Amino acid sequence: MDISTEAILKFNQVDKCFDDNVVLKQLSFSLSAGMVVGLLGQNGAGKSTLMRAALGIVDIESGSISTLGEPAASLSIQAKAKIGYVPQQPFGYEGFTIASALELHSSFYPQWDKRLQTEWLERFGLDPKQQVQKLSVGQRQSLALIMAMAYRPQLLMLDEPVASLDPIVRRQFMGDLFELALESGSAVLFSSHITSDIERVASHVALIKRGELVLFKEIDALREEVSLVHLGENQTLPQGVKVLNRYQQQVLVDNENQLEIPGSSQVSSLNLDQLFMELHR
Ligand SMILES: Nc1ncnc2c1ncn2[C@@H]1O[C@H](COP(=O)(O)OP(=O)(O)OP(=O)(O)O)[C@@H](O)[C@H]1O
Repeated sequence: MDISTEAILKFNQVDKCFDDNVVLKQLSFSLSAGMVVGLLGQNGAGKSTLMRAALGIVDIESGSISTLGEPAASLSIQAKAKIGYVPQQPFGYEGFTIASALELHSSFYPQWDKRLQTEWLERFGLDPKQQVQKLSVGQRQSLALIMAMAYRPQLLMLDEPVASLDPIVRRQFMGDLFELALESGSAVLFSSHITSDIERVASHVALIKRGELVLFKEIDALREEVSLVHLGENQTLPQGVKVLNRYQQQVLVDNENQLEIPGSSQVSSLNLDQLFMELHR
């Protein structure tokens, strides 16, 4: 299948339970080339499960997931070789030096970009001679990122990739992530609790609340379309304005169609941090 015209990753009405715990509910969204999607949700909202389901590591109850044009549950080796994934708690390679770990890892990927590897080792301040088991958590995370990215995967999924990185490295990395996606025609899905990072580098944000996708929107449209409305007495919102959350007279709305909100209501625009707080009031 020619995936250049297809979504690189597509969730369609996905339901997932662990025993009685419903973790993903009717979840639908898709990523195409050049998209960098920041996934935001509380602890336990379902972000890691969603990524693992896209890799076929966990199965789903109903709905479908198409990853690089194939059913996620039965991905071919060829498709897997085009996916980069950094889980929350990366990996082994104990007993290896960074150089030997990279040598082994890169041997699985014919399109491995050695120049990118060298550049990123330098950027992350990693010494190839260092033993992997002696690395700090942040350094391990950096190495995991190089391993997932240096073959320029078509789909890159990063589960809180920068949580342990210091602000300088984090900022550089996030910028590079965006560039890489654009340059290579890849799609990136990354989860993060750092809303300012999502605002800075993502093209879209996907907001998940208890397994449900409550919002999927271009970052640039957020400020204009999502706002907090303080409704006056007896005032109602026009039909077509989607209510995301309600707390007494305060209503968090997605006004995608830019409909007129009643005259005396106070409407405030929100940044992503404020939006997240209002969503969980
Ligand atoms: N293997 C599993 N068996 C049973 N329950 C699980 C399993 N994996 C995840 N869960 C449950 O699924 C829910 C979603 O977990 P998930 O790890 O996807 O959340 P998350 O959004 O990534 O959270 P965090 O931000 O804390 O990483 C949680 O209630 C969790 O306890």
